[in-house]
Amino acid sequence: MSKAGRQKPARSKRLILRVLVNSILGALCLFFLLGWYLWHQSIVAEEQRLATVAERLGLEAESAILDIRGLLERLNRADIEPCSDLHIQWMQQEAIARPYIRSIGYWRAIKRQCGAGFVQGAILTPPEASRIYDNGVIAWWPSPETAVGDVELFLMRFGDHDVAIDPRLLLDTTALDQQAGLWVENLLLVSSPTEALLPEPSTLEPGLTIDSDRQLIVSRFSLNTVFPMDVVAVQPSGQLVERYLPSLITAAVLGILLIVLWVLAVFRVSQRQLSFSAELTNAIKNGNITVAYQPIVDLSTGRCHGAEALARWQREDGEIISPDLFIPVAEKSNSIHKLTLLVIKRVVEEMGQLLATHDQFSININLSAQDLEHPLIALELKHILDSAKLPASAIKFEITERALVNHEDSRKLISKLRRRGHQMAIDDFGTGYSSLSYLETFELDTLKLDKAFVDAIETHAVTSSVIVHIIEMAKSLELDMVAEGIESAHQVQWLANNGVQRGQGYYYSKPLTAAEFLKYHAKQR
Ligand SMILES: Nc1nc2c(ncn2[C@@H]2O[C@H](COP(=O)(O)O[C@H]3[C@@H](O)[C@H](n4cnc5c(=O)[nH]c(N)nc54)O[C@@H]3COP(=O)(O)O)[C@@H](O)[C@H]2O)c(=O)[nH]1
Repeated sequence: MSKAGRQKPARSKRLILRVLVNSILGALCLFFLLGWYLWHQSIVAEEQRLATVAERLGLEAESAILDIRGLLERLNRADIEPCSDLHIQWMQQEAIARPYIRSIGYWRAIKRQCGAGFVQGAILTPPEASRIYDNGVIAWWPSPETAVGDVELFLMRFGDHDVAIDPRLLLDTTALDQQAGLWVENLLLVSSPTEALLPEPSTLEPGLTIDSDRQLIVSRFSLNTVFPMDVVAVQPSGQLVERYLPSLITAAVLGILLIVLWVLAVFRVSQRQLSFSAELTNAIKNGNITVAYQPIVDLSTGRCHGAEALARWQREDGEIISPDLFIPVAEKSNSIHKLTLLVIKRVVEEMGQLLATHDQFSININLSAQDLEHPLIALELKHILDSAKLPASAIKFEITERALVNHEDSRKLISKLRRRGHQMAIDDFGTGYSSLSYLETFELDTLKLDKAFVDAIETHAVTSSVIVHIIEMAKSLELDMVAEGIESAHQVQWLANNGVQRGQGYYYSKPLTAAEFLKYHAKQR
């Protein structure tokens, strides 16, 4: 094995290794980024959850207080004999209907006269009120003096009636895994659980606070309708880890699995691509590329004046690969120049006699952008034609708009080939970015109208009007025109009527093998 032959597998291995390392690094970055994003989203979700808890508890407590004040207003307005059976019965019903009301009482001046509920009669007469509000509400904070049994009640009087509230039932913390507390005027009314050590609302901003010292997330929700109330809900940060760790671990396992699959897929694809490219290079080296010929016909007479040579690659397993697939691979692997020379050699071998005996007949060969930059292509081409004793006019070259981007090299080679007698055609015109005025700066002979424009003839597509302009401009630049991809008599008619001289397409013939093409040409006589 040659030294170059030994180096190739090592180079392929290095390439695969590089692709693998890059894809692993890429996947890991993605993995950590995704992990960070999921973690961040979990924290946001948890904070949101806590804020919602504080808000819900606050609104529920407030709605109970508003309900109580409404009830007191109704009782005050009622035209009913105070402490009568009817009055007591009504208070009794209203008290039982609300779980947080222990008792409803009737006052005259500073003395509770009668009452109903779980605490009846005048038993509940606390001393001095804790607070008297401008809205007429008088409040007694829970204290041993408001206690009934072992429950210190919160009393609220409005007008002639009062209500004794069990503060524990103002905060519905069932099914909550957070700690929470309800404050009235910065006085803790109730907390859940009872022994919870909650931060004072006055030490907190409304909304969320992260207490990193104590590893807590704290949410404060404040209201001030009947009197100032605050709900504080607290959650240890550790709970967050507990709650999300299982799903984060599942995500991590899935992520690692996906990374492994991704790396395997990259490995397989790069291996296949490398072997595809190596196989193509081998096929070119061993001459396993054939050429198909698509007739180029005079549109007014229907006579064949030439053909476009189109490369074909049949793999060892018999699969035929489209040039659309292997030309870009040949360009990438720097073997396009060898492919082009192989096509030129095949054309000379297969069509040499026809070309030598028909001076009006020529074959078009495609040049890629890299060919135009290759220093030896012109020399090697001359050598092949000279050996076959063929004139340069026998071979025309087709170059795409994209190949003209590196204009200095292209211009030089185009000029050199034309001086020798080769004609130059611009292929796929209209699919790239160049304007006809840009083309004017190159020495060209023929413009090939792309199939897309031919397809659009007399349709309402925008391209159908573009073809008219392209034809007009080609005429003004005195370029011959060859239309590509003609598939109907109607297109032939339209193109001929608009001054296009030649064309190719399935209407006339699909690309043919050399033998088929020679037969096709012979029939023309
Ligand atoms: N640099 C090189 N490029 C080459 C070479 N050989 C081919 N090519 C380029 O590959 C592209 C695809 O070519 P191909 O699959 O051979 O297709 C050609 C025709 O078969 C097809 N065609 C022609 N007439 C019709 C038609 O009526 N209908 C239809 N659906 N398809 C049709 O068009 C292709 C020819 O296109 P063009 O070259 O633009 O005239 C193609 O871009 C080739 O240029 C090579 O050796 N070197």
